[in-house]
Amino acid sequence: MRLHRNLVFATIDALSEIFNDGKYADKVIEKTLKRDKRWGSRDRSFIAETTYDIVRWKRLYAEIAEVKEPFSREDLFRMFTVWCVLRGVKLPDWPQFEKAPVRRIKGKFDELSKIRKYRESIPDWMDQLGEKELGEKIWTQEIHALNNQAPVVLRANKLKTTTEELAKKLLDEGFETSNLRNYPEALELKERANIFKTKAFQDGLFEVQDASSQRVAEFLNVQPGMRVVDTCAGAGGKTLHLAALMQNKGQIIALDIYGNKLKELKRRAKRAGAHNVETRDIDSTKVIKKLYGSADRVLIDAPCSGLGVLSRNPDAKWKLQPEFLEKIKETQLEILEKYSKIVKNGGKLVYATCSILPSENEKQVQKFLKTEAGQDFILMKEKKILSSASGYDGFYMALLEKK
Ligand SMILES: C[S@@+](CC[C@H](N)C(=O)[O-])C[C@H]1O[C@@H](n2cnc3c(N)ncnc32)[C@H](O)[C@@H]1O
Repeated sequence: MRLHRNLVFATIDALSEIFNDGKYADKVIEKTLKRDKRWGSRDRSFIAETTYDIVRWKRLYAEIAEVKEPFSREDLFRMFTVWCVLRGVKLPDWPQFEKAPVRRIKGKFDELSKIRKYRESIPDWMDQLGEKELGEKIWTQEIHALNNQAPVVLRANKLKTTTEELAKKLLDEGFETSNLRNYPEALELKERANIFKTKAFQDGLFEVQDASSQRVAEFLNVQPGMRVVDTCAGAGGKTLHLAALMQNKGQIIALDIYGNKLKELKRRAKRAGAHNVETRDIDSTKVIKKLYGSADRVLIDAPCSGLGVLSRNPDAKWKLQPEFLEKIKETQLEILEKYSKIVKNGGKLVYATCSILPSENEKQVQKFLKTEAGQDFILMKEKKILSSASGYDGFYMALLEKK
């Protein structure tokens, strides 16, 4: 690989904004990629992937490069040098790479690789928490798996196509995919690519959705004609899946506290041809109370730490704070107590998170079952998906039935 000056400089600028200004990696990368129209797809993927890589390995690289936050440009170049050396990328003869200590970098890498928090590049508190919650063996495997780059998985939109037909259409557009055993609607891209430009995407034939995430709507066991409430719908990844499973028959009410996310949901629903979705902004408690006792199925895809999706969002390692985690756990329980009342007698509820921590998952469900609202429910089944076992995101889901 030959390094191009303007691409490396753009990467360094992006890293500075993410690390020093606390901006979100996805937003910074999106903005950076708009900087030069002449960049082709390879240039863009160099910037995006290198930036994400250095974000993922921030602690390890900073330790090897012997630099501390806030990072100067020179510090960021030293971290970039570590990236080059460990990836086997030839260093160019630019002044920034003069006297790069190649042997010392390799030596320090070997030394630090013996200690998990450096090897896996995570903050101390996260390493301690992971071990406390999951045990030494599982946490070690899990955090290792969560440092792999996430594969790109698509969900074929059964309202408009079949998995086979979609694979064929994508191949015609130059994108090779493979089927995933036991995930009937999923296709995995053989090579990472910007799939959003395809005609198949613009025609609403698929959504990008991780394989584990595709398990959630399935778990709710919806039928065409039902009334379903998706209480934390966000931009609608799971809402659209529910609409497809219901064959557009019945009613889905998608709720969220953020109206802008619901606007995006509406756009996506239109593209997907999902006509049975109505959105409602939770701008007062009345919105929820009005729905009490009315739904056959309720999905609570709760806000969480996101620790199960670190492979697609490595920035969360540094943005997540222990105080936030404590707060979000309170919110999860509150949401469970309030939104479970939307389920009608004999109806079902799924509580799901993209976290691997028992304290956000099974322990929350157990706590809920002991509350007044929870007395009406029985736990039917639960599924814990570890990234180390599945190769996809870490997820949790519990199916509860209202007596
Ligand atoms: C895990 S995300 C949802 C992802 C979405 N279901 C999907 O599949 O694309 C959690 C969502 O909960 C929303 N949220 C946070 N607090 C909430 C609350 N008190 N009530 C309802 N939604 C809430 C967030 O805005 C966020 O969109």
